[in-house]
Amino acid sequence: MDEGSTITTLKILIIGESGVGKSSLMLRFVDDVFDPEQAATIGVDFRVTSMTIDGNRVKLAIWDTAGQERFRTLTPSYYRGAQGVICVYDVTNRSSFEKLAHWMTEVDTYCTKEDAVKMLVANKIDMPNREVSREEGLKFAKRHRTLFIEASAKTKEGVQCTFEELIEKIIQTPNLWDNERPRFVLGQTENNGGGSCGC
Ligand SMILES: Nc1nc2c(ncn2[C@@H]2O[C@H](COP(=O)(O)OP(=O)(O)OP(=O)(O)O)[C@@H](O)[C@H]2O)c(=O)[nH]1
Repeated sequence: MDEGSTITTLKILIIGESGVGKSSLMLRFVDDVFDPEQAATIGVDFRVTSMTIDGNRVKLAIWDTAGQERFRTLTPSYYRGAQGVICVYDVTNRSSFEKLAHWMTEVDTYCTKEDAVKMLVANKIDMPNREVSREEGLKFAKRHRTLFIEASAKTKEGVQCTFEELIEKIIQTPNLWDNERPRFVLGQTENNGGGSCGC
């Protein structure tokens, strides 16, 4: 099937405390792999992939940042130009949830695109020792006007949806991306009720 040419390249940033599963989510999404002994990220990791949303092909540059403070000296440059920010916490680690306000402040401070779309991801829902309920996550997301999803990089649950919902919202915000191509029509696929990812 001809999926047409790429309409834009989007910069997506993944942030959150160390060990919450940022790299694991990115690697599950890009390579469909999971490493139970995933090494901590040093500085920043970077992957390019592409996906088709509503019949439109977009290229994604995914920046996986290190959660450890000592690697975050280049923080402002990570945020520059990002159209989407995925903020991750670990549902089995309450302190990673309590640090979310700090991460939101960072987003507000350093994001250069005012309308950048934020997605809150509650990761590791496959684990039994949960310390943060879904309701708490939802409440935080509402208060900070972010999208919200519960996920597991291990079992794949919610991972595809995380990226699909985020990219769909970005595409629906034309201010955010290069719209030099006026012939591009939003939602050009038919019969899919406006392109919901079915999450
Ligand atoms: N059970 C379970 N373990 C996970 C999940 N996601 C990540 N992990 C594990 O949690 C640990 C940390 O994962 P990383 O992906 O390295 O976390 P990170 O947020 O990138 O960490 P930094 O690079 O230090 O910022 C690894 O041992 C992963 O295998 C998940 O959904 N379920």
